[in-house]
Amino acid sequence: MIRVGFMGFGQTGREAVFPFFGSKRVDLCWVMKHSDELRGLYASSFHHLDYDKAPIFSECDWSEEFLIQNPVDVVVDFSNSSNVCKYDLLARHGIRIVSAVSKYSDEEVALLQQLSTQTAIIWSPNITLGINILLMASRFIQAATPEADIQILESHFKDKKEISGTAQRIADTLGVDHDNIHSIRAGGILGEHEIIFGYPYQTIRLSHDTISRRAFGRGALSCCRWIYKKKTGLFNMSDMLVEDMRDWLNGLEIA
Ligand SMILES: NC(=O)C1=CN([C@@H]2O[C@H](COP(=O)(O)OP(=O)(O)OC[C@H]3O[C@@H](n4cnc5c(N)ncnc54)[C@H](OP(=O)(O)O)[C@@H]3O)[C@@H](O)[C@H]2O)C=CC1
Ligand SMILES: O=C(O)C1=N[C@H](C(=O)O)C[C@H](O)C1
Repeated sequence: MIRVGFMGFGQTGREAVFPFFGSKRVDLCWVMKHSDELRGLYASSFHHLDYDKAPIFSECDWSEEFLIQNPVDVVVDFSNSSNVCKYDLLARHGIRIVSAVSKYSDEEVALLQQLSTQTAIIWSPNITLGINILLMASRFIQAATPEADIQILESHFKDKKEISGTAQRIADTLGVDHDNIHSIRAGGILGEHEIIFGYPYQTIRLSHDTISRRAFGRGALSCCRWIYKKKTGLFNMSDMLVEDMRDWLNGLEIA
């Protein structure tokens, strides 16, 4: 079993833990949040499960001693970018890291790169399998039609302050100016992204909707299983998908 610790138990983390409870290969050992309001409760109780699993800790419990007493192989992070300050300790213990934090500063990315010489890290601003497949498809369309005008739409809940990290990743991947990102903030939209490829007489649209925050947990679970097998390096989900696809192609029987 792969032992997992989980950081961040807000509106996303609470739903994203759910797929971990059903896993046969991953054992969710603990959850950590910033405040101590839920300290002593179990993450399982938020999903009405009839067993106690994954005790909730608060940041005041965090120390090297904590890691020794509550050992894990992988830590998943759905908190915020400032939590990167804990990664040094994780790296020193060889604990793999799955970061779902949507946006890091250049300095924080440099720190991830530096720590990835000691442990393996996968970072994805959108950890759904769907958006990462969309990203691969968009590269294919762009390569086939480099003349396309590309615009990116992102819609999220009204309290989301920053521009979606996913939209920025899409823009960077396709070499598109960030001015071509258009943001909508309304009600409780979980996360919708659309890439529009415009041509003189036609349009191609690629879109992805998150219909449950559990989708983020499904993606994070896949990342845990994949990153556990790596020793060092900084990866993204395209690396994971390309490798999986290569294995799949190698397994095909060629007539
Ligand atoms: N990659 C992806 O696919 C996705 C990424 N995200 C990202 O995940 C992050 C969380 O989003 P969301 O759930 O909406 O935000 P919330 O504000 O609802 O939750 C943040 C959580 O992180 C906890 N937290 C904050 N600081 C620390 C810390 N230093 N150590 C441990 N826990 C900490 C908070 O604790 P407390 O509750 O005690 O305040 C809270 O539980 C954001 O960066 C968001 O952009 C979100 C969705 C998908
Ligand atoms: O804050 C969120 O919730 C989300 N953030 C993402 C981002 O900024 O790209 C990913 C997802 O769409 C949800």
